[in-house]
Amino acid sequence: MSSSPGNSIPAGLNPRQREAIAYLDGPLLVLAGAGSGKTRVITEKIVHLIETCDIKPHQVAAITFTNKAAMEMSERIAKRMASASKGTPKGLTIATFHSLGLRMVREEAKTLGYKPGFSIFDSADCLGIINELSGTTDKAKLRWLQTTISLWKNGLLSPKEAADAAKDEEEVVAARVYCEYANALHAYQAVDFDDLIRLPVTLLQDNAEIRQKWQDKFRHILVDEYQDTNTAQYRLLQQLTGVRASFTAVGDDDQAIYGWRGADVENLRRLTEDFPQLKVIKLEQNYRSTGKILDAANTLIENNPKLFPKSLWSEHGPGANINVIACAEGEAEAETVVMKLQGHRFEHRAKFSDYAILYRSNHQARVFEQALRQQRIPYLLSGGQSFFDKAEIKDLLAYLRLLVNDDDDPAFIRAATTPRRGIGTQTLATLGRYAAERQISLFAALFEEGFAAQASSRVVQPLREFGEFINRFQWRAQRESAADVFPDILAAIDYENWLYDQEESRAAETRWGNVQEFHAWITKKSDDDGKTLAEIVQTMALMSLLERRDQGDDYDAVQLSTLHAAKGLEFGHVFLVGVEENILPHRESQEAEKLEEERRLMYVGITRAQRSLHITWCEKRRQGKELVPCEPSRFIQEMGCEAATSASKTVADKSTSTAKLDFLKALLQKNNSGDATA
Ligand SMILES: Nc1ncnc2c1ncn2[C@@H]1O[C@H](COP(=O)(O)OP(=O)(O)OP(=O)(O)O)[C@@H](O)[C@H]1O
Ligand SMILES: [Mg+2]
Repeated sequence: MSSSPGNSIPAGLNPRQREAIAYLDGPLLVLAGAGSGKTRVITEKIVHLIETCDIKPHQVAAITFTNKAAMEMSERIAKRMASASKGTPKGLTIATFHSLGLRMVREEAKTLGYKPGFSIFDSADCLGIINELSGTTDKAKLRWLQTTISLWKNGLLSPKEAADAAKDEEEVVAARVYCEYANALHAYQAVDFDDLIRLPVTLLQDNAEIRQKWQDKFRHILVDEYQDTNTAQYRLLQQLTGVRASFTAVGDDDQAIYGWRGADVENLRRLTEDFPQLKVIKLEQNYRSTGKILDAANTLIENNPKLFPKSLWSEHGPGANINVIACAEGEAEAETVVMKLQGHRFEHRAKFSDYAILYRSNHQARVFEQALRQQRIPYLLSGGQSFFDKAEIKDLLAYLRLLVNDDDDPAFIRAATTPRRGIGTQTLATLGRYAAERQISLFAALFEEGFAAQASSRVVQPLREFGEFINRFQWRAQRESAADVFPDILAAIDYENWLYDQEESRAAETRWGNVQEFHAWITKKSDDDGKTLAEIVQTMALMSLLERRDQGDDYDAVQLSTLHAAKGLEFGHVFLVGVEENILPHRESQEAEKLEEERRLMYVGITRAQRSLHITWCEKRRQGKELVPCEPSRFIQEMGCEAATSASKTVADKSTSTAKLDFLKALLQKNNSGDATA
């Protein structure tokens, strides 16, 4: 295909970006630093392919890192299309590796030996199984087993290969658990998140006909954040593009931050080896940040060994100084940040949504939430607990899972015991033993005469009642829409009253509110989008993987986020908090390679900022009852800044900061009517 520049490429893009968009002669890698317009290239290229190159939307697939990024991309494309009123082109695939994998597993379920209603187990379900198989209750050991198995799966090692490669006794045991775990999943007619990539890869590898089918499907595949793909994802891309190798991958080796989950920057280098015809385009202009922010980011990342040298420049002028603030301790830090944020917002007449507070780990959010709430500042939390991970949602999801797949034992256990219906641990253990002997699911076991003969009627009776309850709703679910069946399940199990019995009324109210929101979501999926219950349940399982609740982007609120979840995003003003040794870099990441990943994480944080950057650290932090002294992160110095240490000048004294805050609050309230979120 010719690479003549089409008229759908906007004039504002630079020559390198235009070249990347127009290039269709083979595999392409756009390798460039933060904010250089890589994601923009992907969006524009999709528009270009469809509008100028006469490629049909269903022949194009874009792969993003999160569902949120996929939704954003989809919106941007809709706006950019000449026929903007029609929305995102029908048939266009914008997915994460996992959602694309799910689609493939669904379409090929039969060949893979799964029924259409197969379950997707979340991390907690899987941990439960590993617990059972390994007999370990030690939490750290369990987590290690789960991570090890996951890394093997992402590295495409079969249980046998894992056993052969095991380096010590511990790994031999882990490989045995891996083998039994894989068998258990299949018996439950379930897959885990890693299977969503691994199964399609092995299927395409082993089955030429199916491979051909999928290779014919997509004429061009685009991958954002390529640096964070793991081996299985890379293989999937390779399998899908085949010999035609028509793909565009964009990435930045300096932003590889998922090594701990099996991502491998080496995949960037491997690309140049596996595809000798690979064209590489580098982008060097940064459109996001002002000069001082960019310089600090560049200076910092100089401390890492280079895979591919890059240099970034910006036309935005130097901009504001980076502000490093030392705080007395954690609460003072939160108050200082909130106070600075209020003042800054007032001075610059900015919106709350122009601000982000970014931190290394989820638990750091709590004090900031508290300080923001105290000042009545609206905020959105991302990278925290997913909506779909909430107990009430998981309770109800268990019922739905059981309706579509009654081999799903974890769902059976949850639904059978929530709300309580006279099925206790003893009863489940009796049923479990019988099911294990007969090698059948718990659900199938409870109906067997053999089981009734073995167990007392006190055990059998409530189980049978529950089984019949599920049967009744299964029958309905096959005939009616999920939106109609769901409220009847709620009523039948009297879930609302049960919630109010469990919790004090405010908490119960919140949880019941979530249930109603869940109901609305199911209604939309089933009635508007025409999805079957099985499809809804599978989508839901995937939502809890990386995704947070989709919180209406036009809401004017400060964004609280982990650094990992902020990848790819940009904010006018950024507060990077807790920038201390043992936090960033993380306590457990002191060895060279991990330290480099921490440095990249810091680089990701700095480069989220467009116009201003505040960095805070604490001289002391509370650990239990004690205040323990802390050191500023080495990264502050590495980025060419000074970690102001003179306590008297820069430490935000709690009493004065609170006083200032109250003063500012009064001022803001006075101005609020006229200010109206500026
Ligand atoms: N040629 C251009 N002219 C003006 N603005 C641009 C241009 N290209 C990209 N931008 C803008 O610059 C910002 C950064 O672009 P984008 O998010 O695509 O960068 P990126 O390389 O994907 O960054 P990251 O590495 O953080 O993911 C966006 O606001 C984008 O709209
Ligand atoms: Mg990007």
